[in-house]
Amino acid sequence: MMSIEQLNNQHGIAGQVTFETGEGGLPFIRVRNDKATALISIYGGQVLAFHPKHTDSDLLFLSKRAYYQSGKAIKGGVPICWPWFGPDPEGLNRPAHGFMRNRLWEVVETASTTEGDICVVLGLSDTPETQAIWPRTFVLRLEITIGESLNLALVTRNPGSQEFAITQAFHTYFSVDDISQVKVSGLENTQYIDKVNDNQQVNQSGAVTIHSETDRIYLNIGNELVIHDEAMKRRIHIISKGNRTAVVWNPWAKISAEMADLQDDDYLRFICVETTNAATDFINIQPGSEFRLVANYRVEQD
Ligand SMILES: O=P(O)(O)OC[C@H]1O[C@@H](O)[C@H](O)[C@@H](O)[C@@H]1O
Repeated sequence: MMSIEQLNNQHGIAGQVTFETGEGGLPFIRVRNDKATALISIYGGQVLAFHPKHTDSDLLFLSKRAYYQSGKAIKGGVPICWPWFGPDPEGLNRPAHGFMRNRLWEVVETASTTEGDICVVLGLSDTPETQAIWPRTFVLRLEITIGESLNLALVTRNPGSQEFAITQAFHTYFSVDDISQVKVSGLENTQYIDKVNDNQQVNQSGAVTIHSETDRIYLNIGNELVIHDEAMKRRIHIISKGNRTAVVWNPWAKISAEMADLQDDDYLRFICVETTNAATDFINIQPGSEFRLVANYRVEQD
């Protein structure tokens, strides 16, 4: 691992991209440009904050009680679930949501684009340690573009000789002012697997609203979802590519109180609307090929 000084020398961009020691001593990347500010943790490959200048507040929820500790996931921002979403698919007691959320990534490159955006690329490939957890050869790349919108591309490449399958997610925690006033549109008339109701398959009628614990995998979805936040007077447009599923999750009061890295009433302040390849939407990656999962988040502020 390079020191903060080495990272700044190699990848810093004057006035726009700065490496710093963040919470818990973890290496963070601070991005500022004419359009937005952002904070990225190299640990977890996780965007923690994104604030477009034309809006009143941050796009992302980041828990005040989040752990910044080796081995633990940071609660909030955009956790990367990879190479599986949800519980261990092989029942081997490996952590939920894979092993990329609690691992130090590498900085591949930083650049300013011709449009004046900043692009930060983080990556990881297999090591003997990852091979022991998940015996596959891979190269993973996360391209984070900070402009008026936040654009994320998670690119999985298979440089090996055996096909492998993954599920994955941008497990994004969006900040909301009051969950009871939030609506998610774009999922009308789709079917979802209801994880809080015996995995029953249910038809979504109308926009999604949240009034109790909610944990759903929406199937065969379109490519644009909108989070309408009345209280914050903003709409978040999520445009995605590469996924046929999306997850909507809010833990509600009991689980929020039980989670040590959330405040009791934090469930009021976020909604996870996740761009996923989950359930039947798993992705086979052939030797020598790659797969891109893309999510773009744009905020419309009144
Ligand atoms: O690991 P975290 O960030 O606490 O998130 C856990 C939740 O993540 C969601 O993606 C799942 O759908 C839920 O089932 C799960 O409880």
